Amino acid sequence: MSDEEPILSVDNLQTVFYTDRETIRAVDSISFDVRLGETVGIVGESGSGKSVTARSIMGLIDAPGRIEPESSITFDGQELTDLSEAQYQSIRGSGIGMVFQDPQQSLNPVYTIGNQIRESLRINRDITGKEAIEEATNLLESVGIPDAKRRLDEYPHQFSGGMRQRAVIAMMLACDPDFLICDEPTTALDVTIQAQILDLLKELQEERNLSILFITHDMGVIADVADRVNVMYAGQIVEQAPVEELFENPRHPYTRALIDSIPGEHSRKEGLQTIEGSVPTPNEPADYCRFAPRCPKAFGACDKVPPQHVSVSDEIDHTAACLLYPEGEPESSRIETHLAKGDGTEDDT
Ligand SMILES: Nc1ncnc2c1ncn2[C@@H]1O[C@H](COP(=O)(O)OP(=O)(O)OP(=O)(O)O)[C@@H](O)[C@H]1O
Ligand code: NI
Repeated sequence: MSDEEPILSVDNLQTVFYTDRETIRAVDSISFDVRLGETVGIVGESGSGKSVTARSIMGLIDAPGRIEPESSITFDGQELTDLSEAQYQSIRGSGIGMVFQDPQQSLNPVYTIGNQIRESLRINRDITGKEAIEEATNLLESVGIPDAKRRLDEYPHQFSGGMRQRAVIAMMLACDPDFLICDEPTTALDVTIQAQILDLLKELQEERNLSILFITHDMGVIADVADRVNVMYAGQIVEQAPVEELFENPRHPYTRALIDSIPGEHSRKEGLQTIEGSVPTPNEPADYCRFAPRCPKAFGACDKVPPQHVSVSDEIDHTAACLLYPEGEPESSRIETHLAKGDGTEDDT
């Protein structure tokens, strides 16, 4: 496989929760790729569908949630959406590891850290006995836990928050994954510790040629870790671009608002900007722009025409789903473009 080929492809993913009261389109037709060895970010406010995306990839959507049949997720060439639970367990054991915001979710409080890492080594790599103790020690050392051998005998509560997250990462590495999904792994940690964990992930990525899907609501963290970024809003991806391009040349009004609300960016001049209002629950079909009610640039058509991804750069792979584009065209022709793409009748030129 070449470095340019995606290891993970998400295509038209739709994850819907059918609750008694409403139908929530938590992930509403999103598509993106992750290539070998790169870090792809998903960023957006609370409720935008980031975690549901991660859980869909991991096969962790339970009733009343469902991945709709038109959706496709391929990992290493294999379609994941039609795997059985047993097949999925082996993917989770060896192919894809996941690190959550709360390390407690991955650690069992009644077993020592060493026990848990050794158990993972036994199940996933058939390593036992003395060899397992050695490998567990190596793993703890490789995630920067000092005095690793002794700390294997400690329980999760004896670790600080940052050390606990390191231990979870060591446990993930015990499965020798190719792919890591990190869902807000540093959100609960203070800033210094957060930076250390991000550095650790970068180091491990280089050593192991890991591919990473990194989820956060924090644009500052995205700028630091991601190679390419998907900006998510109310279940949809609204902009996709390489990270430098996204910050130098944000095109979707939502991305601009997120960048303006980074602490420090504008705070000297005009005080911290925040986006007024919150993400709506996506409980009706998206036949309009879901950001329009909060958008400073919205015009009449935004309430009636669903925006499609259009290219916003001649040189760079950069798209935005917004009726302001293609830029420079009159409103009527832009609307035509979006309607045609939405129908699937456009000729793809
Ligand atoms: N089990 C569920 N049942 C019903 N709705 C759900 C369920 N899980 C998630 N949702 C809904 O799906 C939408 C997306 O939620 P999700 O947790 O993916 O957001 P997020 O972007 O990860 O937000 P945060 O930054 O707060 O973690 C929300 O409207 C949420 O209420
Ligand atoms: Ni989340």
